[in-house]
Amino acid sequence: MRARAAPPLHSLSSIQVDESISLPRLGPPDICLLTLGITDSDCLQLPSRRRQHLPITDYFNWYSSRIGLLQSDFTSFACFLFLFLLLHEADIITGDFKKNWGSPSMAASIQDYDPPSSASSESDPCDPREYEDVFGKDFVVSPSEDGDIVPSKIITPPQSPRPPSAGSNQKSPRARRQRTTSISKAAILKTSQKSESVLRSNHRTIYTAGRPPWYNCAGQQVKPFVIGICGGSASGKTTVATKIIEALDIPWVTLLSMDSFYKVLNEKQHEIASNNEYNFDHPDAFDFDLLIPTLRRLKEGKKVDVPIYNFVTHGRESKTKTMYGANVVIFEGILAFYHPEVVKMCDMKIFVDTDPDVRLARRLKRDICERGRDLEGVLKQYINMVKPAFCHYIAPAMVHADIIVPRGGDNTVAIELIVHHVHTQLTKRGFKVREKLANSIVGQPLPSSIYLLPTSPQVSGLHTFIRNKDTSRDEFVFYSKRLIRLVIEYALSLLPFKEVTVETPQGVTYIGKRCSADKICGVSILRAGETMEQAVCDVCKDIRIGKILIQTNLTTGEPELYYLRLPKDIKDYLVILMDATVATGAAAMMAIRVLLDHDVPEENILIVSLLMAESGVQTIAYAFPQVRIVTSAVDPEINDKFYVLPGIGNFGDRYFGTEPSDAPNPDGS
Ligand SMILES: Nc1ncnc2c1ncn2[C@@H]1O[C@H](COP(=O)(O)OP(=O)(O)O)[C@@H](O)[C@H]1O
Ligand SMILES: Nc1ccn([C@@H]2O[C@H](COP(=O)(O)O)[C@@H](O)[C@H]2O)c(=O)n1
Repeated sequence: MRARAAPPLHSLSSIQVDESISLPRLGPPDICLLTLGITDSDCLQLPSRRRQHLPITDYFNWYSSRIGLLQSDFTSFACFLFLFLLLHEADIITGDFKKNWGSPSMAASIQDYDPPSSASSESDPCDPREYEDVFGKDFVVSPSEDGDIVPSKIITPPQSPRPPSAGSNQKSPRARRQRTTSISKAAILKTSQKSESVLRSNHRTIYTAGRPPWYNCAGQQVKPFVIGICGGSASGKTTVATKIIEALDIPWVTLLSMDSFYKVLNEKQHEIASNNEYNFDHPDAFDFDLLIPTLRRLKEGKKVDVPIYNFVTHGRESKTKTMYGANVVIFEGILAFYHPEVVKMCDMKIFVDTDPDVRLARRLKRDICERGRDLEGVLKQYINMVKPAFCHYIAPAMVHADIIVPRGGDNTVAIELIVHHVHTQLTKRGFKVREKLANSIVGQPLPSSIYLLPTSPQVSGLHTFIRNKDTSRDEFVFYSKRLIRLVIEYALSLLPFKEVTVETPQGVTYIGKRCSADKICGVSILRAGETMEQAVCDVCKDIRIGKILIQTNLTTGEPELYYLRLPKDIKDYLVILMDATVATGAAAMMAIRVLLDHDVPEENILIVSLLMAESGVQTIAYAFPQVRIVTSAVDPEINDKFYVLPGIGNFGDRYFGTEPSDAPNPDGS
């Protein structure tokens, strides 16, 4: 798949490329850019560190071995995202997938890929970098070969055909099941168009829907709405859950399956299971000690690592699936209403009531086709264990249900009623953060958690350069870098230091200091925060860098979370969170909330900015009093576009040269 055509670039004539960034020409393409839109006046930019201008067409030719460019109009954000992802070697697909998928050549070329071993949300213990990536959690997905939902907005290599089942003796370890997933309506809609939902990547995925605020102006979490779905095996629990998600039409929903919590079997139990004699329908088969805290953490909006269960091997995969908080969490399983703790956590309880003959018929088909079982074994297990457990544990749990859904997924009336209720509940919980923050109280004394870079003629001089609207871009970049360096150095001076004694080359003892924080991580809020990464890397040896991409939704005005790349064990780090400017504090608050949801202690977070508005400072200090705030100046106001006043304008635009131009476009517009 080669770049099909150069985009109609109009005003876009060049792109700046950093020669020092190695973007190798690879063999077969592994990135497809399906739909990105750019307006005529937009300028395509690399996020940072670029020096050389290339004609834009050369740029795309340069990448033609890696990129399938299928549609030619771009939005600046999409381009930024795209280029950002290129730099981070992502395998992408984003945008309007449907429009382009019809292309026969595209479809043909995709068949060349190897099947993936995992989806992006699964952890890989062998990953030496020990990072986790999340692009818009509504599309954290699992591979489709297990009957799961695969959002077609994601490129992943197509599946190789499943080897034919050879009965219960020949088991394919790939036939695992990952119902546990986070997904959106769009994703599910595409699932129904099976032929369209086969774009996959080797190990990364990218999403187009961002997560809106999940906390209030005080930074406090809103608990997700938890729906519990119980019912007999093959009653249609997953189907109902899927239909609810589809009809809900909200960005972030997490689906957690009880299957993920089957206990790990010992050798003897494995043998029993392979003779279809192990009772997987008894409550003891489930690891409630893991299930309950996992659901509780999800309810608290926290990150969790969920086991991936393999029905063929009767065991857990070595990888886990990382899941995050969501507006709605759906928990489904045969014994979803067995444990009182779980029942208590469910805001709505649904029982799927399907005729036993229908369930048996479905189960026979599914277990033989998907779980490597044979007819005799399925019937044996059903009669001896599945049916008695249904009568003993599952059917009686119906008393907990708020709603009983006869016939499962076919019952559209019931699903509509459920969805209506959930919408009502979510409306009650919805948050409008940014506008409220912008109008938050100012004129108060600055909080004790703020650390202002001591002023000096040098600092004032740097401010004068970067605040001056007539400063050229070159100068702006140069002087901002100098100021960034000073602010970062100042932030480092706030870290804990301990006394150490060394010996000088002259053999004399010197009593000095050493930073006692052994794990320090810089996290930039993209894109402007990325401009501070170099400074932190220069002054803090071997520091690890994470990234959080937050963009403003132009319709709602709210910040939305698109992407995370954080060290897996970020909770053990002292985190220097970087953004060039802070106005209302909405993006900073979202980034801090992300870190807290990853269990980073509040007192281990420093937010560092060149310039902050007073309202942003107050917002952060009020919501997170233990977070240290480091900046070189606090300006008194913000305007109705949420720019700091007097301020420095749009830092990212000035730094990256993406300011809207007054000059007319070549087409005269
Ligand atoms: N309404 C339906 N009509 C036909 N097949 C269905 C229906 N609902 C579910 N199925 C099939 O039955 C099997 C079990 O459904 P699923 O939703 O996974 O049930 P559960 O989660 O309760 O085990 C699947 O193979 C699914 O495709
Ligand atoms: N190794 C296993 C584990 C579980 N089962 C059966 O799965 C059923 C639960 O899944 P549903 O999707 O049907 O809700 C349960 O009835 C177990 O018997 C299995 O066969 N093998």
